[in-house]
Amino acid sequence: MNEKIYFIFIRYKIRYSHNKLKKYLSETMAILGLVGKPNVGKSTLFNAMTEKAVDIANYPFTTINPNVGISYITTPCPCKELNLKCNPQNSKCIDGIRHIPVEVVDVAGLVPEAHKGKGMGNKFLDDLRQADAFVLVVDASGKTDLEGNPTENHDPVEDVKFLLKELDMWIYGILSKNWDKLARRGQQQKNIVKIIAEQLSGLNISEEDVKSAINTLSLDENPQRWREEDLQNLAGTLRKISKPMIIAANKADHPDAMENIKRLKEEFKDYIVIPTSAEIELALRRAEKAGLIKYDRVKNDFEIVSDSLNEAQRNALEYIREYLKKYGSTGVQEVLNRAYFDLLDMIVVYPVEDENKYSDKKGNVLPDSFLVKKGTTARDLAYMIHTEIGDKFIYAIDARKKMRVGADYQLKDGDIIKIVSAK
Ligand SMILES: Nc1nc2c(ncn2[C@@H]2O[C@H](COP(=O)(O)OP(=O)(O)OP(=O)(O)O)[C@@H](O)[C@H]2O)c(=O)[nH]1
Repeated sequence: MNEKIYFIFIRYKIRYSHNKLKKYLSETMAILGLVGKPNVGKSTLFNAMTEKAVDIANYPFTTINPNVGISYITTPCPCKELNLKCNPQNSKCIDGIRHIPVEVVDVAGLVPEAHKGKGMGNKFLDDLRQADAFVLVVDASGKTDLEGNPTENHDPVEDVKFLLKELDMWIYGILSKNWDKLARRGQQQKNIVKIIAEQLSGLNISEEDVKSAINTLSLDENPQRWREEDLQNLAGTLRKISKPMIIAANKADHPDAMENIKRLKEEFKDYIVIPTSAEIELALRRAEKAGLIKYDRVKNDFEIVSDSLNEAQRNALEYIREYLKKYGSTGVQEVLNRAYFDLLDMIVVYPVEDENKYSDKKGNVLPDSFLVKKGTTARDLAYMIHTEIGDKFIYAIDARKKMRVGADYQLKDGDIIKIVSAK
């Protein structure tokens, strides 16, 4: 192939697979947002998750523009249990572990009073509005104050409290804008739920969320009688319902972190708190990329595979090994997995066209893995594959059991499904 044609071909292939991935991402994707005050390690965590280079430096607001990146959640691939050699198209399988792409957004640091426009305030809030779940990144070493400047003995519990308050104030700000008018209209139309959902539509907050929040708070039937305090409570409840959160207690490798992590877990019992060392995860991934180690993500250990390590590198790797022994893992993959599987209640299913070979038409075994909400039905899956397949759905086949299932069958994690539709 001459050089020019070869490059066009490569560009086409990249664009083709990029478009395919984009279609899948836009259809099924829930977006994870990394939030936190400056200097807690969001960019490092983002890099560790996405292996993409963005500025990493020790001063506030390194991250000027939000970064959107692709990361991967992991789950055992059915190829192992079925003793098959899979050929994934929309994901990767490494040593029997399926890596499924997800979208992660890293945003500029959040400082107190951001909702009033301080720091990168409004831009931050705007950037984050599309996130379906949040990772609250805090500095568990206690070495950064609320503004992100170096300090000693700062309590990260305060950071979580301020982050939650900022998010609540952000929703409250939008909710209370023109409230008198909204309340009057809601009362006239006898449908305040719809009016509020419309007001908050840019935040990905649905009518169902609003209804559930109003019920939880048992608010007066007439919204014109709601007080400011009611609106504040409503904002907080809506945040809890619509924006699930996980806490990443980062810089867990620091000697002072252990105590702070314990306190975070005690204080925020309703939240998942995961100790993370973004820096160690990043170091491991980079060492692996450079061919120095093989990183075993199942055992959370690594093997040195290069003879050319100098003493400093060996010492650094020994330090990392000690850390992994103490904490079990760097926590980074756990944050991703738990955010999608536990917080967002998602499962992984594998659509196939041949239920006997577990393949698509071209013979690719277990070609696609779809990350979907628990409760997704066989017909919903058909629509995710193609509108026409959904419209002409007849039945589905559970490929493992070779058993027919109906349109309303609720998919289970790990299901391999063939959709049968009218020609
Ligand atoms: N010890 C330790 N240091 C870390 C870790 N993660 C990040 N850091 C360091 O913390 C500092 C700030 O990291 P960044 O990733 O730039 O922080 P950020 O939260 O993105 O900061 P802004 O862009 O200002 O919002 C850098 O010096 C990092 O090397 C970690 O897990 N452990």
